[in-house]
Order: sequence, then structure tokens, then C-alpha cells
Amino acid sequence: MATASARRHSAPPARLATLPADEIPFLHPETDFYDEQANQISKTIDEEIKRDSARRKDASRREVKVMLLGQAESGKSTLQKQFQLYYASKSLERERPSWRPIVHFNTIKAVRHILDELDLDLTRVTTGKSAEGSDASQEGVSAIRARLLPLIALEDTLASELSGGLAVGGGRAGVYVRAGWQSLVTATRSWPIGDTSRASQKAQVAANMAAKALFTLRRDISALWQHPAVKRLISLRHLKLEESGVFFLNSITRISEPDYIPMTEDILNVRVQTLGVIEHHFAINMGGISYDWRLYDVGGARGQRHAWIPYFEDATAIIFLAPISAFDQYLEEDGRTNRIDDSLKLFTAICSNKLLKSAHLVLLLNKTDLLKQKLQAGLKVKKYIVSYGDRPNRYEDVSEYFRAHFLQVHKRKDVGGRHLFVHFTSMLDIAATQRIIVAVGEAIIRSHIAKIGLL
Ligand SMILES: Nc1nc2c(ncn2[C@@H]2O[C@H](COP(=O)(O)OP(=O)(O)OP(=O)(O)O)[C@@H](O)[C@H]2O)c(=O)[nH]1
Ligand SMILES: [Mg+2]
Repeated sequence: MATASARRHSAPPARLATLPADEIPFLHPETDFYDEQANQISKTIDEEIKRDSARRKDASRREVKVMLLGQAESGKSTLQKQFQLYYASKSLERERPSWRPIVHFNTIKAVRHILDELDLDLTRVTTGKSAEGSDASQEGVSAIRARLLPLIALEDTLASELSGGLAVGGGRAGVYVRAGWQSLVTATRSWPIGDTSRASQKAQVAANMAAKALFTLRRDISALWQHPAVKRLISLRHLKLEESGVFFLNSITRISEPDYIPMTEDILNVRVQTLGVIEHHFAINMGGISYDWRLYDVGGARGQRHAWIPYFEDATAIIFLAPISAFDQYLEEDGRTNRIDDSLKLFTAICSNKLLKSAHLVLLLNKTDLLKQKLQAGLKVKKYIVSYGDRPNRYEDVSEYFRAHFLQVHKRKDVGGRHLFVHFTSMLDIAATQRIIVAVGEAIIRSHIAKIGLL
């Protein structure tokens, strides 16, 4: 391992470093003394390289890279939060205040959506296009609307500031998050792009204005939410709010309190779109060994899916989430594609992707709580999925029908001859999800060990 220049030096190697370049003595080859020293050094270096390589190999064997995949709103980030809650609850605790403006944003967005639908309803009634409606049911709405206008005016600014000045997709206001987004509203870490302090200050100003407006107008929001015209629109299914909107409107008094800090349940209910790929680290102990668990949470909308590919080759496992409550919903990015159909196509692409052929596969059929609610409310699956035919419109039959379709995709398209772990989940149910997280974590680590050999 001795280098050519070192072998020609007659002085003991330790002196070399202390000599200025122009005083380096003439080098005599074939010095016994030097050869012995050089061999010793060479041996030591070789051993160190071997040890380093063993350490690296060991570390890479303990590294478990798990990707959360699935369409937008399938519940990937919610699952990531559940992992964080279980394996790194202190970090979730620290982030708690940064979720407050996002809870407020979700609420303002829902209020704006209600007012838009009431507007549309009035137009339908006045143009004679609605047989069911009556503008009498909107009595009092215009006064509430006038008072709520300053709150609604904050929606776009808040969305833009919370997203770090990003405007994605155009049209509907939304909040998009990338790695490190919490620093924008907590000012504890630096935002990775642009003028960090200014971005953070602007986001905090917008967040404070929204918090004040929500507190001042909380009774009007409540009155709007309880209004018979709104109830009528919901029962006619003209008004379909995001789940987070319903949850926060039901909690308006609590979340608009000046000293409000989001509870874990609030954090799980929040809706923000993920941009790109966000990496999270956890240490998971199994059998006395600590595994470096890396979770990759991705943006699931169609325009985001290209960003997944660079991570495929290294993935130890894929957890694919399919929201089976979405049988009556269509993609936001393509209003003609049924969400279940999109999930099945995406799952087909994942099962048949050669880059992923050695990754373990876990399928979570998510949002079972919402599926139950929709079926109980009388929504008919066959109206949206014709092939469901005259099967019973019960939870057991519907969930089994969807499960069978995903299993069939796996059977036909899987390139790796892999086992598929399948679970029904309701990601907002903390106790049930934590049990599944432990089971899934152990199954993935066990398969990983089986593949790479015992540590
Ligand atoms: N009722 C119910 N809501 C859920 C469930 N899982 C997730 N949600 C809600 O669905 C919404 C979307 O969840 P996210 O975790 O943000 O979805 P995502 O897959 O990360 O979406 P993108 O980041 O856009 O790809 C959030 O408001 C969650 O609270 C579930 O099992 N039941
Ligand atoms: Mg997400």
C-alpha cells in the first residue's frame, strides 16, 4: 500500500510532514528501515480499509428504505405521521405549533367552498335550473357572507406563503409542502430556498392574520356551517367538502381559540399536498438490532409521479396505499378518471416495474371508515363502478370486491414472484394503525433479513 513517492524517501515517514517542501532531503531508495516502516503502515491502512468496508456493508444492511406510494389523497403523509408518532413522538411534539396555520388554512378553504356552492345554488334557483332548491332557505346567508369576506380574502395569500411562495397547478388554492416546510412557520430552521428570513416572516404575518380573523368570525362560521341551506346542499350532494374541512368546521370553537395548539388528531386530519419526495428517518429496533428506517413520502398527483423513479432501484419495500372509499370520486387532475380505476392502474405499473422487482410489497386498502360511512348513507357502488353489478351494497362485500381486484393485479403483473402483504386500514384510527405499523415494519425487516442474510 506504500505509494511510489513514499518509498523513495530516506527519512522516517513521520518527519516528512513537518518539513517545508523546499527542505525535503534527497530520497534514497532501498532503505531497509524505511521498507519495514512502509510495510507496517501499508498493513495498517489495508486493515482500516477492510474494517471501513465491513462497517459500510453492515450499515447498508441495517438500512431499510421504504417508499410510500399511491395517488394524491390516498393517505401517504398521514401514514408517515403515524410512523413519526410511534417511532419519533418527540419530533412530532416539536412540530405541533407549525400545524396550526395549516389547520386554519383547511378551515378557510372549506368556508370559501361552502360560499361558492351557495352562490351556484342561487344561480340554479334564479335561472330555474333547480327543482329541489328554494332561495328562501338561503335567508340570512348574504349577511354572513359579507362578514366572512375578509377571511376568504386571506385564503390565497395564506396558501402561497405557507407553500414558500410556490404556485402549483393554478386554479384552486392549496398548500404544498416540501422537506423542511415547518421552518416557515416556526422560524427554528432555515427554509431551503430563497430569502429564508423574509419568507418565514411573511408566512408568519399571514398565519397571524388568519388566526385573528378566525377568532373574530368564529360565530359566523359556525352559523354558516349550521345553516339549513348548507345542510340541504350536503344532503343533495351538491356540496362535497374535503374530509379535513368537515372535521375542522365541526371543531371551529376549539381551533379558533387564541392559544390553540393542534392535537395529534388535528395533525392527522390536516390536508396538505406533498411536493416531490420527502425523506424521514426513524430507528427501529428488532431482535436487539437497530435498523435505520428511511421513509420516502411522495407527492401522488399525476404531475408528481416522475419524481419517484430515481428512488426505485434502492427501495427495500413499497407500501402502496389505495383509498377504497373513493369509488364515487374522480381525480382532481383529470375529472374523467375514477379514483379506484387510477389506483388499480398505478398498482399495475408498480407491480410490473422491473426496477422494483426485488422490493417487498405491502398494500394498504385505506379509508375503510369513509367507505363504511358512504355505504351507510346509501351511496350505491354500482352507480359508479358498473362491473359491481347487483352484488350486495354492504361493507364486507364491497371491500372484498376491491381487495380481489388488487390481488388479481398482483397475481397477473408481479415481476418478482413476491408475496403481497395486504391490510385494510383507517389511517385516522391511531390504535389500529399503530398495530399495523408494527406488523408491517416487522414483516419488511424480516423479508429484508431473509434476502441479505443474517446480520
Ligand atoms: N377518514 C379518513 N381520512 C383519511 C384517511 N387517511 C387519510 N385521510 C385524510 O385524507 C387526506 C389526505 O391524506 P394525505 O395523507 O395528505 O394524502 P397523500 O397521499 O399524502 O396525498 P399527496 O401528498 O397529495 O400525494 C387528509 O386530510 C387525511 O387526514 C383514512 O383512513 N380515513
Ligand atoms: Mg402527502
